[in-house]
Amino acid sequence: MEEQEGTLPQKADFSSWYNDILWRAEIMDVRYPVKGLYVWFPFGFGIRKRVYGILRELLDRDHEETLFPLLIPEPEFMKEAEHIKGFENEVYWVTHGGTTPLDVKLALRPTSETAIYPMYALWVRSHADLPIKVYQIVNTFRYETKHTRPLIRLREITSFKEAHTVHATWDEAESQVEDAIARYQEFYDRLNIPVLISKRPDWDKFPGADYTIAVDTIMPDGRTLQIGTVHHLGDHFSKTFSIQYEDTKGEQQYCHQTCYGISERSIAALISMHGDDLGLMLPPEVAPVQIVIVPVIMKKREEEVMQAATQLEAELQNAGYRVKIDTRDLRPGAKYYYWEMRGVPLRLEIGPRDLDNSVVMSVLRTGGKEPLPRADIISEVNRKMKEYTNVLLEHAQAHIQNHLFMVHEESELSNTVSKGVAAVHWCGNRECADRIEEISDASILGTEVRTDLIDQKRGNCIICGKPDGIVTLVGRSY
Ligand SMILES: Nc1ncnc2c1ncn2[C@@H]1O[C@H](COS(=O)(=O)NC(=O)[C@@H](N)CS)[C@@H](O)[C@H]1O
Ligand SMILES: [Zn+2]
Repeated sequence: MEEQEGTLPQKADFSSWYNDILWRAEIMDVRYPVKGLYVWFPFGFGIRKRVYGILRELLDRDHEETLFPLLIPEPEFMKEAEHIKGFENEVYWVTHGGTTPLDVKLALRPTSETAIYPMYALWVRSHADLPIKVYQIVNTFRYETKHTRPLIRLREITSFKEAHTVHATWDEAESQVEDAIARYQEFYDRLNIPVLISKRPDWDKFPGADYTIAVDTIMPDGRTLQIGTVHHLGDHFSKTFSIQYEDTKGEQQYCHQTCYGISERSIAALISMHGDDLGLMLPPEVAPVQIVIVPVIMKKREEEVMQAATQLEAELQNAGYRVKIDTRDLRPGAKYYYWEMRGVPLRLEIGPRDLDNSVVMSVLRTGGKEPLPRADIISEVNRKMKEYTNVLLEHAQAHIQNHLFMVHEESELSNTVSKGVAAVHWCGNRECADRIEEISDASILGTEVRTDLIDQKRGNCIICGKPDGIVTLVGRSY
């Protein structure tokens, strides 16, 4: 792909930058001939593999991973539709097997409550069967009518991690919600993506949930992206799907449930938060290639240089790094451009004069070139990787701080949400909420915001002036 024409647009023109970097850094091929469906390039898939490896590591502490079927029979799906009115407008239907019409239409899962919960009704008999903490990472299908966009709004969500838990009481389900939020915070900390966690307003919660806690981040253009949600489902689904257990007194009790999901939006956030005008910047932990070695080939001494390069590669691989030697017949500058675009944190050049005592190291976008004593290479690389990761995190934290504004005057609202997220005081009345959304042409994102970036002290409602208004986030979202 290095012969691609033109250069990456400025990140300030975020929409063009985002579309361009997806193919220029070989993340996703958007040419698949179905709207809202995209193809993972192998390099992009390497990022996904590591990002979801972290997610599995965190969930596997106390969840079990499994797989439920993709196809959901209409009667089960319609139980949700009539009780909970969730996804009937977004669901795809399979109506034929070959040329034979199916006697029962099958839904492609938009999310898997109606596939999983009839099975949970069979799995749960007694108190002893609880809690269940199960997740799956699957593709799901949603007939999105809003603007589709790779990694952000797909019709086939290729990397849909959905956890579905079952508990004896509402309170136990609530503590599971808190557990899930902490796990999501830890996940995004590992990706160096700062998040704003808040409680969605009642009119925007997940269909069938008691409440929804959302994990948002702020994209480079100031709009928010919902990169995770945790839902307390109460006993709504257990009543619809008869998931009951016999309690210690021999009585049948309805279970209380939670579900929480993350999709490839996590990767959209990773790319968008850390990338810059020169290309991707990836936290080393999820970079498919962490170090590229560029041998500076001089005629006559090619042998020695290649030998030194392979020796260096082996040493770094033994230290646990993912290393590549770039032996392509390209000018060094073209090689640098190629790997910089792909967010490889660290480059080592090794040439004939460096053979015995030093290697020239370049750290992506932060330092110039510096010669490293060959003997210290591992400790120096370890140090540089940590420094580099901190630079990413500091930039990301500054970005959030610079795009989150306390707003006290109605007149400042629309200007603020055109560049970031406004934090206002809201009395909690729906009319004031409607007014806030009307004036700002943005949405109420949430209340009970878990952040120390803004003062949580109550104040007068920005619309009606009533005292004791709660801090509420307002913003435009993807
Ligand atoms: N069309 C889509 N494309 C990409 N990601 C999506 C799409 N729709 C939702 N998501 C992501 O998937 C997450 C979970 O979706 S959800 O509808 O909020 N929640 C559920 O489906 C629940 N069953 C929890 S798994 C969302 O927070 C959002 O980050
Ligand atoms: Zn008010």
